[in-house]
Amino acid sequence: MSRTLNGRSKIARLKKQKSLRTKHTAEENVHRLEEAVTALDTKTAELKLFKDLPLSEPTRFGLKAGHFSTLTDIQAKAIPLGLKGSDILGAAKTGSGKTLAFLVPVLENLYRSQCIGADAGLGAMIISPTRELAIQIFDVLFKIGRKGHMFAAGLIIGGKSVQEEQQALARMNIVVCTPGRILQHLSQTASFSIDALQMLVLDEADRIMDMGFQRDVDAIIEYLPKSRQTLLFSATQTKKVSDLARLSLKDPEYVSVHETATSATPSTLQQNYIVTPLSEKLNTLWSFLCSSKKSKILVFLSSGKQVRFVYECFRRMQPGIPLLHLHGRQKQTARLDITTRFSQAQYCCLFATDVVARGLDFPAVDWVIQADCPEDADTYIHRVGRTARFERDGKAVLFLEPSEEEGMLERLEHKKIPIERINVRAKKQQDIKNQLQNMAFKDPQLKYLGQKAFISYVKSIYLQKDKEVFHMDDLPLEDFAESLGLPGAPRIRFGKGDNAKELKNAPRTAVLSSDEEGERPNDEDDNYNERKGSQRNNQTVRTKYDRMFERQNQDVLAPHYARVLEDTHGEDRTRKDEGNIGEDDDLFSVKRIIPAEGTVPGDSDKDGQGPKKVMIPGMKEPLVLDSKRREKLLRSKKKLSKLKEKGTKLVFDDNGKARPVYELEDETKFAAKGLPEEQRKLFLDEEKKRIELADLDDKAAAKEKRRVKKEKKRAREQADMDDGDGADGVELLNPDENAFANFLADAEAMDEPDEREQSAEPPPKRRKWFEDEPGESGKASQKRAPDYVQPETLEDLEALAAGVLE
Ligand SMILES: Nc1ncnc2c1ncn2[C@@H]1O[C@H](COP(=O)(O)OP(=O)(O)OP(=O)(O)O)[C@@H](O)[C@H]1O
Repeated sequence: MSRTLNGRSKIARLKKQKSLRTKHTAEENVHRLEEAVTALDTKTAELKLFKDLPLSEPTRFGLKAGHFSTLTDIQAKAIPLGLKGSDILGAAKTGSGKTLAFLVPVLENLYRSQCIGADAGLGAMIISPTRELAIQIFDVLFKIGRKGHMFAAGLIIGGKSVQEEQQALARMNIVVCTPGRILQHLSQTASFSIDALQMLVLDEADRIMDMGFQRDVDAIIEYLPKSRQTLLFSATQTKKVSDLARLSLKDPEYVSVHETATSATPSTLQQNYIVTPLSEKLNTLWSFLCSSKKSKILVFLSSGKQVRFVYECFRRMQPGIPLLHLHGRQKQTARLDITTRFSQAQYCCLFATDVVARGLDFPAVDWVIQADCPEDADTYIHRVGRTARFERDGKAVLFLEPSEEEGMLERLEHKKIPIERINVRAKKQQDIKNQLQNMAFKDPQLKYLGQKAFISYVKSIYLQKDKEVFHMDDLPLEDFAESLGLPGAPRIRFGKGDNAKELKNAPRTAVLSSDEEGERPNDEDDNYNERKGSQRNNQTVRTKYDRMFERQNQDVLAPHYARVLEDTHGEDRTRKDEGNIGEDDDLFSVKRIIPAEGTVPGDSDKDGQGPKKVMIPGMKEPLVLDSKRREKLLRSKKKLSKLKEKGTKLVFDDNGKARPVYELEDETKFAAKGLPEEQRKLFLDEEKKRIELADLDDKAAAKEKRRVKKEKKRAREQADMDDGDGADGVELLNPDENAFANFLADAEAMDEPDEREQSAEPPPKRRKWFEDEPGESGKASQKRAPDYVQPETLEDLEALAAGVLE
């Protein structure tokens, strides 16, 4: 007993000694680093490699594991300043490595101040304008910090329960977040203390500081300690004095690798534009996709409605390249899934809004197509920046409406963007208008999407701030509506929310996405316009009734035609109809012929009495089984049904007499009514009226549906509020009770990474997002913690948010 006690106390003593030793070593390391950083001369130092910088061992290790050895220009300039604690305004081209330029100083400065563990509190806050970008930043942080560093880092971007995030926040040292969600916690979470905050980073700072996030950012700043280091980064960063004042930056260093450059975009990027009228845009886009099937393409459109409509139409038309679509109104899980799928795809086309315009590092994008003109040159720069990243090649094409050409080119020139005009090869241009019209006619939902897409596009133009580029009055709206397959241009009502002040302050996308009500067509006005449109369109569109006539003729011909074909080209027809069934040496053969009612007995080949005949109900003649192909017919109900007599559809007249649905009129009576052309016109006019009425019904039904949906939504929200769970306002993820249990990093464990790894459950192996790391071999790689993984599911996200950097 006493020996056991002795043993225990010995272990405890050894542990304590080890812990003291570790603490001592850490202090020594920190001291050495402090001296090295102080000695670093940011003006004269020639820095080329990460190893030239005074960095801690864990950071060095993480960078090496991520295969980062050479510094990019922005990194060479910004990291030393960041290490020395300066406030920074960083500007560098897209894909030039700005993420590491702020993450390395974050890790190092917190390491040197030993802001580690739950007691240390939150040391750094990194704000991103979108969830996708926040996840990506977190991924890079995880990648370079996972070995050795003991910070607790987390993602706060919504999409999970507030309560769960609250618990996690209390233990975090580094948080990567979106403005809205972090503000919610700052104002609601009592346990969330930010007194220890040393660093604030705004990625895509110009976007975060603009009107759309203005209120949130100003409110966040109010909560933060005044003495802190602030880093602002963007490809389109400016020295806007008002922003600097709002963020209370102290003598900020402006680190720009733009000013000396001849262009604001990467030199490996080939940039072109085409001038295409609005009504030709979808034709051009479709033709482009059909001729670029072996590419990875990102297509930008101005609103989520546009994205949905184009995606739904093109999906049905099957261009021969996988299609994806992404916009801000999709659920977080879907968005994550889509970005992952696009990242991993070799050939794919993603239709997206500006939600992916900034910061996202999709690997190997060949083309960026801006099918809708960007709102300004900055947005242009960010969009095209999704290709030609980090010294890779890429191509970008901007579609300009003739009225936008002059103004937009001026804006691009002003920003030093080299762009050249190209033309669409007329031979390759396809016209899909008729197909779209047919699809919209058959599918009311598609038509509805088309109307919404039309309205949201027109609204986006109306809301554009730069009236020298966007001229709403010059747009050929009727033709545009027709090109979307609509029977006319829906009339748009600009609601009360569209007053000048709101328009000025709200970002275009925000207004569009939140303006669900305003985007709905005004029924009365719609009808007027659609009537006008349908009058014009009916000359080209095949109506439902046209098709009905065609169908009737087919019916008349069908039985006779079938018999003629059977007698003459029987073999050919059967082969064609049967697809993969047909040859004698087929995989399948008839197992059992179900003797149909009235089977003609005998007469089989075996008897030497000729082929077998089977009586099929519904067929006048017995089916002669003179070949295996014929026998196989018996297995397919669908094919048999073609041989059967068609029933005749009858209607009852006022006297209760059954008549065929369509009857041929007596020729003399027909002639007496007037010239066939006049009658045709008359008929079309009548049918037009019927279509308009049907349209009215469609709209009323859609309106009612919307109303019911809205009511349901309201009821749900009410119920949520009654439950006292209304604060979140987003979809709740499956909370994992223990997700944050490991948040606290035991400082002692720094010396024992292997023990920690063994005790942790090995996470499942998943594919990587950003780049293919060459497989490592040897013992070291076998022992290593599992590689950085891209979150693919909600659980992955959970795991990442719980990320202890070890
Ligand atoms: N020093 C480096 N060595 C090698 N690759 C690097 C280095 N720094 C960054 N990269 C790679 O370059 C790519 C672009 O980096 P990053 O996303 O940080 O660019 P960015 O400047 O933030 O772009 P954007 O302006 O679009 O946000 C990433 O794939 C990243 O892994």
